[in-house]
Amino acid sequence: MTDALDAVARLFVNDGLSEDEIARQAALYGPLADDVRALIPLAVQTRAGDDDVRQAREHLAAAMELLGRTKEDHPFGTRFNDNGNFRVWGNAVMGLRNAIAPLHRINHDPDGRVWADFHLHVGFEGPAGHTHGGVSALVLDQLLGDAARVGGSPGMTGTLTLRYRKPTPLGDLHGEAKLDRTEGRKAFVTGHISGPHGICVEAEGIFIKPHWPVEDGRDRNQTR
Ligand SMILES: CCCCCCCCCCCCCCCC(=O)SCCNC(=O)CCNC(=O)[C@H](O)C(C)(C)COP(=O)(O)OP(=O)(O)OC[C@H]1O[C@@H](n2cnc3c(N)ncnc32)[C@H](O)[C@@H]1OP(=O)(O)O
Repeated sequence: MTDALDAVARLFVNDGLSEDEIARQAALYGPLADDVRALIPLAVQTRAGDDDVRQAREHLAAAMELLGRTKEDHPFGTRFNDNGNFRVWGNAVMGLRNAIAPLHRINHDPDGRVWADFHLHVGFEGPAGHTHGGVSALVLDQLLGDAARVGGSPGMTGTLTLRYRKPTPLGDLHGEAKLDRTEGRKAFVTGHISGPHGICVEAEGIFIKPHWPVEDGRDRNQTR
């Protein structure tokens, strides 16, 4: 576990940014990720012809050249400041700077339930017109992990068990999770994703607090 410990410690950084600077960066880079996100379904669905696609690719190449002029050479990791403002802007499910992240916000109820309403575009397709099963797992992993965290037992996913009850449509969906119980370092969490016709995927997870100590003090109603 030493390599993992080293990597986590290296990417768990108090960068000392002021709230104003965090807000400035969020306003700058969040919309960039939104634009890239909007490109994904367009790449799937456009019916543009040869010339338009060639021109669009030239514009994209120019944008990539601009953005690539200065960049970091490591993942975003977890960054925070002295106020305990934690940022996971590279996170695959809810990272503010991550164009594939489908969740904008996870809400926390006083009873420990965590939930999110979200939209899956055509770039998340698995079976025709429906959500890829791995994408459902992605979202549920985050929701169940967050329920363990807000329940006071943050941990890494040890086991995630899914039951796909019926096909999950693309489009507007709801997900939620709740910590059921803990046993030592293990948190047992359940949750589901539902669509317009009810529950599509049920999940049970065991989240295990690693031996290595990583404090996670994110705000209870954290946005991306
Ligand atoms: C403070 C920490 C913060 C951490 C962060 C916070 C994140 C804030 C939330 C954000 C939400 C993120 C949600 C996405 C979360 C991912 O995506 S995490 C990425 C996917 N998961 C991984 O990569 C985990 C890889 N595996 C590991 O690192 C290690 O195997 C684990 C899971 C930490 C366990 O290692 P360990 O602590 O050495 O476990 P060990 O001492 O052998 O066993 C402890 C107990 O757990 C049981 N156990 C061990 N492995 C498993 C398993 N896979 N399944 C079931 N039970 C198991 C053992 O049987 C034992 O039970 P008891 O004998 O005590 O009853």
